[in-house]
Parts: sequence; C-alpha cells; structure tokens
Amino acid sequence: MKLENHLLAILESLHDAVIVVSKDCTVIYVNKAYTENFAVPKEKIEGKKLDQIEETSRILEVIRSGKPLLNDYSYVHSLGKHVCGNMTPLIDNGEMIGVVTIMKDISEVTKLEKELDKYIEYSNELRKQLNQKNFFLLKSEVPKMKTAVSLSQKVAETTATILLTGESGVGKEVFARAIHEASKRHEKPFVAINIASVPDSLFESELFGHVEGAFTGSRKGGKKGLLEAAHGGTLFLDEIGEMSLNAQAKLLRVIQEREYLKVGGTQPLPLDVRIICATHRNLNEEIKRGNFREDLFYRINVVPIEIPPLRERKADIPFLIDNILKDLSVKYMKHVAIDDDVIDVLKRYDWPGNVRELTNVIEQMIAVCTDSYFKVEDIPSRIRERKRFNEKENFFVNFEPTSRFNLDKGLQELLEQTEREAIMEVVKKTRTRSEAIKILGISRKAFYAKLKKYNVL
Ligand SMILES: Nc1ncnc2c1ncn2[C@@H]1O[C@H](COP(=O)(O)OP(=O)(O)OP(=O)(O)O)[C@@H](O)[C@H]1O
Repeated sequence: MKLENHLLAILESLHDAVIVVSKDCTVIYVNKAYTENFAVPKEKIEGKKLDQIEETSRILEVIRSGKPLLNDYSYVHSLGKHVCGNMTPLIDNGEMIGVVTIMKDISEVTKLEKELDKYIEYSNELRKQLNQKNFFLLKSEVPKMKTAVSLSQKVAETTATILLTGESGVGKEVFARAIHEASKRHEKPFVAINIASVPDSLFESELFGHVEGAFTGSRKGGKKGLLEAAHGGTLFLDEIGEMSLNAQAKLLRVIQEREYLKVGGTQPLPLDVRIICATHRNLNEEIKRGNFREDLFYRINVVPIEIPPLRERKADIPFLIDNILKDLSVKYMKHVAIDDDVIDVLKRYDWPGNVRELTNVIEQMIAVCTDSYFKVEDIPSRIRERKRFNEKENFFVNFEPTSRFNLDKGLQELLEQTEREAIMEVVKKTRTRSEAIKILGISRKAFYAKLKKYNVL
C-alpha cells in the first residue's frame, strides 16, 4: 500500500479537525471532522480567504512568521468556539507553501473551566462565612455592639494588635476567636492565656519557653513557650491589666524587637504572632496609678475595641439565649422552648456577670426544667427578684427598690414583704448574723427560718 495514495482518506478519517491554508491565505482543504465539529460545510470555507473570514486567526500569524505554534489556545470568532491547535508550516523545496493546522474544539472544557472557577469562588465564599461563624455569635441589634463587631471584622484581616475592653463575661474571648478565625492566620493556632493565672516568677518561661537545664526543675528537653505554640497564629493575652510591671517590661521588649530568647537560650527566635489583649480594667487609670506602663499601653492599644456590658444590649438577650440553648440542647440532649414572658423577666435583670452569668442561668434552668418549655418559676429566684450577689458581704441584695406598697396585694402579703425587707436591711447593715438577730429581737431559730422562707442566703 502506497501511503501517498491514501493520504486524503487518512485525513478524512481523523477525529481532530484539519485545515490547510496556502501561503496566500486561501483555505485549500478542511477535513470531514472540521465540517462536522464546527458545522461548516466544505463549500462555505474551501477556496475562501482566511484573512477575510477570521482576520485575527493564529494561522495567519504562522504564515507571517514561518514559525509553528503548538498547543495554542484561541477563540475563533467566526466559529464561536474555543480551540486548541498545532499549526505547522508546510515546507516544499525549502520554501513555505502554507500551514497545516490540527485542532480540537475545547469549548466544552472552557465552559467547565468557567463553571469550576464559579465553584471555587463559591467555596471560597462559604469558607469565609464558616470562618465568620464566631462573628455570627456576635450578631447584635444594638448600635454600640454593632460598631465593636464591624470594627473587629475590618481589622481581622490585618495583623494589627488589638485591645479588647469590657466587663468580665461580655465575650472578649469570643471576639478574639472570631477575629482569629476571620484572619489569614485561621489555619494556625489560637492560643489563649489568662495572665492573672500565671505566677510572675513563671511568666518568662510560660511565654518564651525554656531550654533544657535552664533552671533547677526545668523540664527535660526544654519547654515550648506560648509564643512558639502560637507561631504563625494568634496569642490572646486575657486580663493583661493583671500583669506585673516586671512582666510588662519583658512583653514590651518582645513586641518592640519582634524576637525573643527562650529562658537559658542564646538563639533569638522570630516573633510571628498576632497579639490580641483583653482587660476589664481601665488601663488609663492603671497608668495614672503607676500599675501599667504607658509605652506598653500604646503598643497594645493599636486598635481599641470596647465591648458593651449585657445590660446595655438587652435587646440581644433572645438571640443570645437561642445560641446558648443550641449548645446546651446537645449537652443535655433536651430541647426546651422559651416564651416571651420568661424572656421579659430575664430582660428586667441587669446581668452584672454579663453573658457568662446568662449562660450559667440558662444552664441552671435547663438542668431543672422538666417540661419542654421554660416557665417563669424555672428562673432562679434571685433573677426573678432582681438580686445581685454582694461579694464583699457574701449575700444577695436587691439592687432595685421594689414599690413599698403594692395595693393589689393582700395585707398578709404586704406584711411579709415588709418583714422580708426589714430582715434584708438589717442583714445588710450588720457584720455578723448574731448582731442581726440581736437587732431584730427574734430567736436564732426564728431568724434562720425567716431567712429560708424569704430566700435571703
Ligand atoms: N455572643 C455570645 N454567644 C454565646 N455565648 C457567649 C457570647 N459571648 C460570650 N459568651 C459566653 O459567655 C462566657 C464568657 O465569655 P468570654 O470568656 O468570652 O468573656 P470575657 O469577656 O473574656 O470574660 P473574662 O473577662 O472574665 O475573661 C463564655 O462561656 C462564652 O462562651
């Protein structure tokens, strides 16, 4: 068999499209696959000038340059297709006489690629939302809280040091985690340490770690410090206001120099940690009192974020309870609904312990609740009666005076209310129970019976 005789049949049997263009840009041949793949009848293209059909065709470039183009991607406007082809000059007696192109329709692949890009974009968006799940917990109706949240979201992507301030239990750590999870460091560790729990003598070794044999009793093989454990991630220094002046000087040096030495070590380690600090104290006051270094304050106070106490965002209580209940329903394997009247009572209380106290109260309620919904009676009496725990004097006191005479009540109830108030007043003003008993002029047994009756403990 002489191949030359069958050349045309071979070209016609190929699955890839073939187009041959002469040096003067005339299309002299297209194979069957070309006509089928691109739905162009032979007579519509053969004998036509390519530069008139597709003036930006890559084949024209090969005719001009005489150089092949391999695996070349282009969009053919006249066909409305994305193609990938190999374009090779045809040489006869050392002279270029035209170009042969073998090409594939890759429109489907291009379409899939575009689809894939969309999915990648969508999955990035979902990942972003997932990383913001802690920010979801911080959703709020209250302007002051909204400002704190939106500022945190804005600075999350930067590496700026943040100082979170707010009363104990407002959710400073929840904010710190949300910021970390929304930052570029989210795949690296988030390490939290409560400074108040670290004895001053151990501060350096806890934060920087130590090498083996650094001091008597030091750990064999040395110890990783928190800065090393949080490398590439975020270090949350809670209760920074409790730090001793000595420890403050050490922290300041590390922040300034961006490197640190392990205790007993000689090799400086680079500081690659985003620092978020938190305190319930007013650091400006602490500076005035000489308890906090001003230079350290300016270093950590790059972005100050103030989180309002729960009493200033009572509108958020239903949403917070929803989230707390979601967590607790898993722990207690129990779903409990909450009515508006229960929420109203909870909203009347001022929550000095903030979201932490609210969480504890809801947990207390879910533990004792026997129904599928909370009743007002399930609310601990001190909340119902709006009492606050007086840590100094170690008992609960009413912090909001109730109306002295509620005329809707019967005489018996009014007497009991007066007796209760009198007992509380005396208990509050005396240092010992014996002193209170003496002033009230009742027996010890009667005194304790009344404390129990009126829930004054
Ligand atoms: N928005 C919220 N949604 C659900 N739970 C929250 C929220 N904010 C705080 N909490 C819960 O309240 C408790 C106290 O929060 P967190 O520890 O973040 O407060 P804090 O301000 O850091 O307190 P402290 O100053 O005492 O360290 C935690 O159990 C936390 O899970």
